[in-house]
Amino acid sequence: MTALTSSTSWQQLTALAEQVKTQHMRDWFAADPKRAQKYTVAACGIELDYSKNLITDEVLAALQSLANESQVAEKRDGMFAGDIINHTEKRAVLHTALRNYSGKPVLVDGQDVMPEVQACQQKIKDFVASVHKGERKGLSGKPLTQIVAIGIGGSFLGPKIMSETLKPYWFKGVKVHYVANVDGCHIQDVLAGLDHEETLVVMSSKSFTTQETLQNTLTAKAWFLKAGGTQQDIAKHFIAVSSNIKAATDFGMAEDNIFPMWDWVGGRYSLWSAIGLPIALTIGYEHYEALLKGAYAMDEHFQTAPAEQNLPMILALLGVWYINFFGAQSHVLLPYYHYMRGFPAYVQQLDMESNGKRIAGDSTVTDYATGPIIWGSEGTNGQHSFHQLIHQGTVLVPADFMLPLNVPNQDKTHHAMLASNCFGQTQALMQGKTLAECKADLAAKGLDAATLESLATHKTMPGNKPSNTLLFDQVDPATLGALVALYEHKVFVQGAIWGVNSFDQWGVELGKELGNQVLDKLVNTQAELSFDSSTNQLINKFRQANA
Ligand SMILES: O=P(O)(O)OC[C@H]1O[C@](O)(CO)[C@@H](O)[C@@H]1O
Repeated sequence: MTALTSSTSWQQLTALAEQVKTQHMRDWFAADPKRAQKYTVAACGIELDYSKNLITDEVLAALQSLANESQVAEKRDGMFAGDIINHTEKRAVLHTALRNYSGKPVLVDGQDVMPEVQACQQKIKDFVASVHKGERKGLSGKPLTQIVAIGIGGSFLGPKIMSETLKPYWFKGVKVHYVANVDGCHIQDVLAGLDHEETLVVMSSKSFTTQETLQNTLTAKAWFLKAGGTQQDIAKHFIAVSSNIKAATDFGMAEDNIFPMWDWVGGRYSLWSAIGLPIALTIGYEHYEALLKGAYAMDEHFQTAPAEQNLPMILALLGVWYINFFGAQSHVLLPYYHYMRGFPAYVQQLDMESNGKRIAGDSTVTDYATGPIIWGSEGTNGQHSFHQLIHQGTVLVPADFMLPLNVPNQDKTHHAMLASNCFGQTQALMQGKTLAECKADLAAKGLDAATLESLATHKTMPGNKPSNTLLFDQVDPATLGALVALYEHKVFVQGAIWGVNSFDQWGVELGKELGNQVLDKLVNTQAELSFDSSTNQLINKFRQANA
């Protein structure tokens, strides 16, 4: 047993889980008409109803003491203070400094980083204004209205998904096209419809070493030159965002065209840095700043709200409860808002690249589960696809439902239907439908006894399935900023309890290294193969098909 699993609160939670597994939320709601009110908290434009969870006051108290025993508050304060908490990369974790509106300094190695952060924000603001006003011109004097944003992972998901989500706030004069995959189809499709004279390429790569982004930018450069641009014109049409300034200049980026970021910003936490430039170009700097300020409000809430009122803490502890005491292996995100359809994919990287770890801080292998599989899609689409399993399957899938109460210019009928489905799904998951209720239903339909008997069993819904509902007045930039920061801090709290380093990602390296070795053999088709028989066979198949 490790320190965590032998801790008092862990033992208590293990016992409580056995008790709770014999109970049903239906009965708890019937017994306490104020249950919803009791388990609803709000902050930063987000209201969290977590009453449809397998929790009691005793369970919540034990979860909070688990957080205390794991020193979550101390670790949180250490992060905000710039402690080197990413110990395997010897880095501070300060994405919060990028949205620090407190006026207070943030020290890294004794240096206040805020002046640099603010200088970069000013550079972004000026740049966005110059493009939106048509002052930034291309080689032939045309304004730059088509933006190709090249990046992958955290240098793509944040910009793309936040921009999609804030569609009602789009600036009309520019269109941003995102390219991530090294599959040439992606960049070919994007470039095919563009005029190089009015196209700006934004290359985003924290490390400036990522194969896909380098290759896609080389392809964009070749397209630009083939279309008639010259080497001298490159500086008008290509800019970069990176923490690796040397590599960016070596690649041919003009120094002025490089927007810096810093190693204390993790890729999957970087949309608040210049990696967010495509967002600012899409919605304007003012709205982009509102996104940052929304996240700042959540940072303040996370640092100051008591545990029982603290949204990130509550979401995190509920997740630990199901993962470590109910064996849940995944968590589904269900935004009931078409523009938020990419949100599950955003949180997939945030959560799974952060807590998909098996080694605790003391370099021991954990004897408990850690990060869940994050998945999901927009509601109501999921209802006609995978909700069957969530309702009647054999695996427990805790769910987060999200809904804006108001959507500008939205048809009232459509919106009422959307909301009714969202609320109806959480109700069905909670209350289920008993065998007796199914039989009564079927009897009312006049079915014969034998059919009724068998069909009723298949129609029985166990219920007692946990869900959170997050309501927003509307999904404006500030609320979205707060929501993303909420999930960032949820991930932080869970990582702090599991004792894993949520800020490195060593597991992504081996596949890249081996991929490069394979690439060498695909390119040098005569080279001898010495991999395993399967990899050799696959390479030979590819060689033959491309001979
Ligand atoms: O911004 P970069 O350095 O190109 O990295 C892109 C992404 O690749 C990863 O390193 C994973 O391979 C992510 O952590 C990161 O967001």
